[in-house]
Amino acid sequence: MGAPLLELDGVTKKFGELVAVDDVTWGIDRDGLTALIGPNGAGKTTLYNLITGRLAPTSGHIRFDGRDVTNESPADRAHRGIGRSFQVTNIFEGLTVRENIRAPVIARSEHRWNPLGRASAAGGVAEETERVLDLVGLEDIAELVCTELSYGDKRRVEIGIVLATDPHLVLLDEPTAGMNPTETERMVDLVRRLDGETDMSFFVTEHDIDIIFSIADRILVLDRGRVIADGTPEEIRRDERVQRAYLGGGV
Ligand SMILES: Nc1ncnc2c1ncn2[C@@H]1O[C@H](COP(=O)(O)OP(=O)(O)OP(=O)(O)O)[C@@H](O)[C@H]1O
Repeated sequence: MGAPLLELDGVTKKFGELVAVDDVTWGIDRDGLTALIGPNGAGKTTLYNLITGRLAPTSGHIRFDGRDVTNESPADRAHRGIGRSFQVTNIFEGLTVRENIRAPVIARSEHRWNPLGRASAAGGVAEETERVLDLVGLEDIAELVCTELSYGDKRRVEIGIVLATDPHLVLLDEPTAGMNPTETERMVDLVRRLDGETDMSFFVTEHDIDIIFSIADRILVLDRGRVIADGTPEEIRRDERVQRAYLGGGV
């Protein structure tokens, strides 16, 4: 077990007077699923944007895989292995599911930092595309044009697109948002399976606290920009401060 995969060191983000993320020092290990929870306005989205590079911190440092990436662009961080799912917006609606997955596989195989990455080692773009389709359970609908898909399937394609970039860390922002109960169950099963079957690390926000407790190995709790707790689901359930700030004592 080396250094953590992701390390935040005194990371602060201010918007004018408002301190959205307040001196966060914290890390994510290799492998496993960490959930990020906290009341509205706690700073979750801001923290995501600081990790992916969409926002620059006011102070502090972010290291990924041992390297300081604080001043790197989102694209450079993505190439290093920080992947983020957006809510469907990355999909090319007019293309098939397979074409949507193939595009990032091609982009990765051509990237200067990864000319002989896993795609080439595995025998090429076609094989890697099929591996990702299989991993996300999209083989049966691979030939469908994305406009024909249900919302739940589009979200799964979105996750496939992220995985096709070969990330080490996957940030999932509300993976079940807007889903019906059947779609939610399938998504939770998928996330759980990906966590179990791959060596990627997952960092997930989710409003449904029951889902969080059922999938997380570890939970980070933010309140007004500060880390108020960090532990296993059991530890978080028992934490009085978390109950006061967030869970309302009813969990
Ligand atoms: N670009 C911005 N400019 C000014 N203030 C901002 C900006 N982005 C976020 N904030 C403020 O920073 C604080 C944290 O917001 P953030 O969106 O990170 O919280 P959150 O935990 O993701 O909330 P939610 O659960 O409601 O999505 C809030 O008070 C918000 O109003």
